[in-house]
Amino acid sequence: MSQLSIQHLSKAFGHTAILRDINLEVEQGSFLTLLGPSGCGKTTLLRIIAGLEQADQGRIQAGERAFVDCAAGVELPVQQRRLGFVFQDYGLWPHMSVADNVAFPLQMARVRRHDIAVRVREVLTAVRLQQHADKLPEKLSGGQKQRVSIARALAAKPGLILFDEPLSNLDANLREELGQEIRLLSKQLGLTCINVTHDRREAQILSDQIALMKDGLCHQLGAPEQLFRAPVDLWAARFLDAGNILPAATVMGEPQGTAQQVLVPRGAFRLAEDAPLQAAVISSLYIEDRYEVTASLDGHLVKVFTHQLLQQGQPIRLAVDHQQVLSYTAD
Ligand SMILES: Nc1ncnc2c1ncn2[C@@H]1O[C@H](COP(=O)(O)OP(=O)(O)OP(=O)(O)O)[C@@H](O)[C@H]1O
Repeated sequence: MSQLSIQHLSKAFGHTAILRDINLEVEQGSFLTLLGPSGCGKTTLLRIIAGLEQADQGRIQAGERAFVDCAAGVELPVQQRRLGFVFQDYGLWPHMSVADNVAFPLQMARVRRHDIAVRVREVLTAVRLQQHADKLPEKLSGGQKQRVSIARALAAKPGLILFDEPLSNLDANLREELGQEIRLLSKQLGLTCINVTHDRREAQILSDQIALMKDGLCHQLGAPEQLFRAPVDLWAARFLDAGNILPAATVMGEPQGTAQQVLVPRGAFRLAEDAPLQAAVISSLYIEDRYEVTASLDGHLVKVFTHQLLQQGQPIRLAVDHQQVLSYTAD
């Protein structure tokens, strides 16, 4: 059963439609990311789920409870929605210790002192910060601060955790590490989570499902591999940076039916001496365990992975795994 069901949700600011008939289901224990460019409406949708903004039309059902039912005039107050929040800037109270930051919302909810102490220990252990309980936030690294913020969100056992770009303030290494940790924790504790980001890498690391949003619409919904392997159109392919977008004639020889453009994933190109496509190396970067080569193919820049070191200007021949190639009508 869905933990959260968003049905026919719409919102306008003045005469501008910001969300247009959004329908989404989030399963219990799963992680959904709303991914899209600036202005597509993702933050507005998150704020409506949180109860910080009102929808014009539609329903949001969380388990047995209606958060929002515009037709019936239902708008559950924020504090009754049992939500946890994790923001990109951590939102910690600087003058309070780590333990007090986590305890504060429980004190506000009038939880018994003994139960608060037990719960604070539990959640700080879950995020591996128990030995930092007495420190002030300023003594912690960015990753540790974000883990305090996650512990605080978990403390009141929320039904749903809302994230707003939780990894965006961290450097690249830490982003991967904390992202994996959030994912593991969400699975271990069976958390239902919704995240908002414009960063496709963050969406890939964290999500079971990604809702790719464009102009207030859910443009494509699916697991990360579904979206990145099969973007619904060229706009999605470009936004997701899913591979090389090239004229069909460049890759296939002749245009294929009505398709004028093709998406060739970087891994679908292979260097081979007898291959049909001739290109020239422009640059070569060693990333992770292979070279990421930028080459010029028929006047188009393409990116290719290889384990060989290639020199700038070196001619290469490329074979294409046609099974991985997707065709699109040019936009
Ligand atoms: N309170 C408001 N009043 C009027 N317009 C608003 C309001 N809040 C947001 N908007 C507009 O709604 C549109 C969508 O905003 P929203 O913040 O939801 O987009 P977003 O996809 O989250 O973008 P970003 O990543 O830049 O935050 C934008 O054009 C924004 O200017």
